[in-house]
Amino acid sequence: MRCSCCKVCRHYSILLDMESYNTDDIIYALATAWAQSALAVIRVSGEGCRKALGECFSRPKALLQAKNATLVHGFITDGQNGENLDEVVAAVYTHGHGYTLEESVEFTCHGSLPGLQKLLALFKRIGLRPAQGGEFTFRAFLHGRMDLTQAEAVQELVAAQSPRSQAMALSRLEGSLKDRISAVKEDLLVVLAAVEVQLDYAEDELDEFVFPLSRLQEVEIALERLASSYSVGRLYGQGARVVLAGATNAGKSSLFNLLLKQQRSIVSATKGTTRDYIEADCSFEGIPVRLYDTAGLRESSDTIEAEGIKRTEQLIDQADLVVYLVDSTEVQQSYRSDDKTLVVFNKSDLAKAPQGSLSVSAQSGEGIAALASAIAKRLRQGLPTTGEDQVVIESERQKVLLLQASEAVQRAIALVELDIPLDIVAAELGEAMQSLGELTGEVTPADILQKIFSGFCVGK
Ligand SMILES: Nc1nc2c(c(=O)[nH]1)N(C=O)[C@@H](CNc1ccc(C(=O)N[C@@H](CCC(=O)O)C(=O)O)cc1)CN2
Ligand SMILES: Nc1nc2c(ncn2[C@@H]2O[C@H](COP(=O)(O)OP(=O)(O)OP(=O)(O)O)[C@@H](O)[C@H]2O)c(=O)[nH]1
Ligand SMILES: [Mg+2]
Repeated sequence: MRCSCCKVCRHYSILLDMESYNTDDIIYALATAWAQSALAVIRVSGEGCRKALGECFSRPKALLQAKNATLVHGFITDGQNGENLDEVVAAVYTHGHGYTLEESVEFTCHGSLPGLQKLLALFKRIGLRPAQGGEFTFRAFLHGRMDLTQAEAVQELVAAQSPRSQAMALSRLEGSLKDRISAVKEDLLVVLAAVEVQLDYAEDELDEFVFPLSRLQEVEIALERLASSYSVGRLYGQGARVVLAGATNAGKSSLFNLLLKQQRSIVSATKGTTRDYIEADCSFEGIPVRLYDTAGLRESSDTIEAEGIKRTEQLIDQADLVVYLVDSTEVQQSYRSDDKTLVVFNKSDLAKAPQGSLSVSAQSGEGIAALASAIAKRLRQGLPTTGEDQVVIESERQKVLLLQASEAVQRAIALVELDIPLDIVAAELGEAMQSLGELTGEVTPADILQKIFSGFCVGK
């Protein structure tokens, strides 16, 4: 199965089998891409790994005696015939340190594919186990280096498709989301504790109880705000599909090439030039976009062209935004207009566009900057505004759990307002805590952990 972490990753993720996920094993994996490069890193982690590696390292003693976070230069040797396989630098981490918090060694090797193949085969031969997808990060999580939101951020960081999404993932890796959830949990616990006291003691033993409703309302707002940040995280993380559509000869292919700054699509004065759609990646104001040039829309008796038009229509259905191009020199009676369509008049060098409309020239480039920002604006429309300091989530799993927690809190608030007995309120608050615990990984079922980590690259 192809690794789902990012488009360029050449690793294959192996579905993680929790039972074979023995944390006593010494695991190894290539941490860098499977491609020729100047250097490559092979990670090895697990207690006793230095002793095991001593078998195939030219300076076993230096490796074993190295202090934490130090480098040892040497050769990886085939123990059987003493042949040097590569000259490397070993970075040593002792127990309780490094990424996994286990004893571990990272070899910086030469990035030769045959060389790497030899080293990986050797590590297997000396009894180390190839790591499964996400297994290093899983160990980091198990040993408490990070919670589940941070572990997910590792993968989101590596897979980020835009600078903004990379920055947001890094912030989550640094614990911004974890801290936000902790604060919410703290508030919930305070309310729960007050409720429990009421439940544990008879009414006559206590002063009159005033339910801390406003605290609960704040919690609810915080949870909902975090959940709604998902739309922003998804836009900058996964990007949007923008389809250029319109009648034949409107200038779609010309605009496509102009936006990509590349002569990708064939442009000609012949109507019906583009048949197969063409896609390419670009970005508008930091939003990653997959842009599609499509077959022009018209009645056609040509079966090949008609098939192209059918595909255009399918793309329009799947699009986040349709840029509908109109030729300003042609009086067109009707054109698409709905809430995911941006109508743009082309060929402004030849004819005037209607007052107040978006007008460009795909030939001279006039109006292109304005068009780019109009596209970005439309893609951001309806999304919550997120300031620099706001935590933004990118995982649908997290969104679902945040909404579950927020709904449980809403129900609790409604129950309090109806004066329903407190034990029922407490049950709802407990449910909210449960959802948040699943979010941070404290009470996440093994099958869900498996699903999360197995989406990672081998080597992460
Ligand atoms: N060589 C290398 N670079 C890497 C990683 C790695 O595993 N290895 N990382 C993996 O994804 C990221 C960094 N994550 C890491 C987190 C903590 C520690 C570490 O050794 N921490 C020290 C404490 C450091 C301090 O006090 O500031 C320790 O635990 O002793 C290492 C890497 C990116 N770069
Ligand atoms: N003067 C002028 N000509 C343009 C402009 N944009 C495109 N054209 C011309 O219009 C013709 C059609 O352009 P294309 O980009 O191929 O149009 P299209 O919408 O992709 O057409 P189909 O693929 O047939 O649907 C070509 O001759 C272009 O050079 C413009 O802004 N100004
Ligand atoms: Mg075309």
